[in-house]
Amino acid sequence: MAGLATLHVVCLPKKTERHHTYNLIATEYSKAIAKPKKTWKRKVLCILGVFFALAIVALIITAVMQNKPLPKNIKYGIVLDAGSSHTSLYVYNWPAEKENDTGVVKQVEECKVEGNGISHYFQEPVKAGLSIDACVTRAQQVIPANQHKETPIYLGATAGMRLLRLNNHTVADEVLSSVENSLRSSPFDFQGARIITGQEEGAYGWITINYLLKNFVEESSVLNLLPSFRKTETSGALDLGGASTQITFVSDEDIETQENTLHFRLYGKSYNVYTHSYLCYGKDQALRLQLVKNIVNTRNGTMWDPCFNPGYRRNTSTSELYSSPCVSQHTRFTTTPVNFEIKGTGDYQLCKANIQSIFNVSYCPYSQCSFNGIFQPVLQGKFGAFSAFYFVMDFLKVAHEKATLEDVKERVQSHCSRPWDQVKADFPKIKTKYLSEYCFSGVYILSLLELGYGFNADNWKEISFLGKISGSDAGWTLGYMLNLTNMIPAELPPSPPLSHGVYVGLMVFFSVLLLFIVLICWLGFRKPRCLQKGII
Ligand SMILES: Nc1ncnc2c1ncn2[C@@H]1O[C@H](COP(=O)(O)OP(=O)(O)O)[C@@H](O)[C@H]1O
Ligand SMILES: [Ca+2]
Repeated sequence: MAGLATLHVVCLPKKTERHHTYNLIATEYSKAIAKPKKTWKRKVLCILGVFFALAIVALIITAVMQNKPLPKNIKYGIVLDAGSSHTSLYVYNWPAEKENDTGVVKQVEECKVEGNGISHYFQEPVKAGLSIDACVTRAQQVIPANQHKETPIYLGATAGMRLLRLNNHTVADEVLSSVENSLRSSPFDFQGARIITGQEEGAYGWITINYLLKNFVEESSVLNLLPSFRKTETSGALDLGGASTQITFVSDEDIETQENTLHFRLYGKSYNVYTHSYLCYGKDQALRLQLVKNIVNTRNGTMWDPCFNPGYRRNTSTSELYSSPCVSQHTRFTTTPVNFEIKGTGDYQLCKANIQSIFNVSYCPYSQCSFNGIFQPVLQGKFGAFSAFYFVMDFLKVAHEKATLEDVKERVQSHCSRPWDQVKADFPKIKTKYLSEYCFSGVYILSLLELGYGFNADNWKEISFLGKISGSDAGWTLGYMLNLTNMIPAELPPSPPLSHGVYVGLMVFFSVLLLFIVLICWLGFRKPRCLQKGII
């Protein structure tokens, strides 16, 4: 009791009637009386602390409320790839505020136009425009209606139209006008329909794959500090179409021909790029060249062809074969149109010999060439092979990394020797046109890469066969749109401000830290207002 009473007295150092504690009380009382400022200071400190804590809480609330992420503003863009064999419409989208970042544009739709490529409508150009209408309507369903007006739509035509223009400039213009009219009457922002050059086709394909592979900007990660993890290298691009094929890669060597040279400055880095587009060396035109070479093997209306599976038959004619500017320069076997039947023999070696005869590797006016007297520097770095390179290798099940050049050759050879009936029975869903040509295409791809470009058993492993990269098709269309919408800056944009999540996280972390420090300080400064029991 005495203890309690004493404690009470000490806590409230007023008068006391208890004489036996007087001395002690007097001491404490005098202490309190002697330093009244300290109590006052402590109170002020307490009040300041509370205000400080309240201010921090207010700061956090303000930060969270004020720094809400912007409502996601999605932009759209459309590109039509008017290839020699077919037209595809691609819809891309990206967050508006991030359009200069790398790898943010994504393909959200591919619509394959029914029927052939637009160059096939040379006899009825109006139908070329009509053919693409269904896919334009599909794009209207994919893109929100309120964005139609501001969505750019582009059409780029490739080698099929280049060949048609060579054959008949006027008709090529009529076909282009027809697709242009169709696109102009759509609700989208029409930005042009044109035949792109082979150089552009190569360049945009290279931009697409390196953009999708995020090769242009080094990712800031701890791993980048280790040399083996640095992602500074770009990948070369190999595109195989029906009427042309492109090879594009960064070269440290002197590029001896101006028409094969491209200089890019992208995201603050300069690139010296070699590119070449071989018109007539797409796989459909190359097949014609092979057939023309093989025409000598025609007897009694039958052409025995080693590049088709045994048992395969197809009717064709010399007029059909010679209708392309790719073959008209070759000496015609006969001037009168002759119908004949192609019959497959599935002979890999003979097929290879026929195909190799369409590559002229004996003439080169430069220090080094690929084929047909075209300059090509030494192959450098990794390569991404897409379009028909991928379709064919994927069908033959050798598109994966582990397949060696030898594996691919064996696979192609064994496929070529298979009877057509068996092949058809095994793949009933694949279009007959594609299925019947996988033997030829396999041998052609091997010849183009090995004899044409100079790949060998060693650097074969540098080639990756690419269909899609992160959901977007490998091809020239994405690079084309990125370029025309100025989405690839020449210089690296200033490092982006912190994202909302990171910003809020940091705010909360530092506020809690501050509160903690204040609390520690306060506890440190604070003197116990009461004496401990033990003192008495
Ligand atoms: N699934 C497939 N299997 C095999 N070949 C295909 C497949 N899909 C498309 N192709 C071929 O890919 C090529 C695409 O060429 P395309 O882009 O139309 O021509 P280009 O680029 O020369 O203008 C054509 O030869 C076409 O036959
Ligand atoms: Ca193409």
